[in-house]
Amino acid sequence: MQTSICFVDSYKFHPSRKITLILAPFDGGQPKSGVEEGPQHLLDAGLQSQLEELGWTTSIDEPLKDLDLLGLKKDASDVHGIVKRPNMVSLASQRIHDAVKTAALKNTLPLTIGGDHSIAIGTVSGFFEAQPDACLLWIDAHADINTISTTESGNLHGCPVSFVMGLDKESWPPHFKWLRPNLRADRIAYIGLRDVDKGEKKILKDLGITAFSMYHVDKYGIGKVVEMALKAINPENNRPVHVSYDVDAIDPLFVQATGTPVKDGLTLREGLFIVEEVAATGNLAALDVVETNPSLALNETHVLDTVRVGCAIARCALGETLL
Ligand SMILES: NC(=[NH2+])NCCC[C@H](N)C(=O)O
Ligand SMILES: [Mn+2]
Ligand SMILES: [Mn+2]
Repeated sequence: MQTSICFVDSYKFHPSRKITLILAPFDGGQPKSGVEEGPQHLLDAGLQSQLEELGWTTSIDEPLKDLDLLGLKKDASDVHGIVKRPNMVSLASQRIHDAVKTAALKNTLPLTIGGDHSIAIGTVSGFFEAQPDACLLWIDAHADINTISTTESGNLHGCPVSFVMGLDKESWPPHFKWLRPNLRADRIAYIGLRDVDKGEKKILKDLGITAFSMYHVDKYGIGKVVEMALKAINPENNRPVHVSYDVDAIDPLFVQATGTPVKDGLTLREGLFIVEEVAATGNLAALDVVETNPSLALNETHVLDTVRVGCAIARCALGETLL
């Protein structure tokens, strides 16, 4: 059978097709090293030229370049109660915040490559400062909405959503004074959830946040789920959409090299379909691809598989659609 590539030709918020590729080689939000190598692996796999082939002009920003991440990681005093590395996470996310905001204000689409998901404290707050009307689609096995009071692990990659929403602000480590929460509960929807902590479930319920777990994907099918998710956060189809994509949303069968894999996830096609569908609305305006950790793979094939999935998520979001 003949296959051809068709291009989604209208990105409403980015008609001139410019991307700022923001590299966030950061591992301070969780305990497993290696996730900071994610961005380099995606670049080595040809991400930048793949995006250019889709008609995007790309430039690279490295906002963490001047940070002594290794030094910060060694600082044993960087704790706040049970919370690990608040200083390191705050410093990095503030720089990422600035980079994403600047990229968006220059009318380029910020594509941030992680790194662990704590960097979304910066990507979401930065993007929403530039685009206050935006909405957020969080693709993940986890809700990442633990607060300083509910987190059991103390890992900040499990907390970014609570920070950008300003939950439990009274308990924040002082380092986050710079952060102005700007995400409302009716502007976020989740897809792919299957490992949500007890405290997180209560928050989702109390705030009435739109959340589709794997149960809903099985029940309604991925097409209907994406439709319902977008309808909830973008009813008039006129808001810029930020997609924050944790690769562990996809089943470990396809994505092995990630820090907190959870079985029974999205198939690869379901995972790619989500971003294809957002691309088709023309509203995609910011994207994060996070939590690829090449050093957790059992073999080289697993590394390549995971890195390829990361690149495919970006390509599908940015207009590659297989017919
Ligand atoms: N971005 C992630 N992979 N997050 C995993 C979070 C796991 C757990 N809920 C925690 O708070 O520690
Ligand atoms: Mn996750
Ligand atoms: Mn996550």
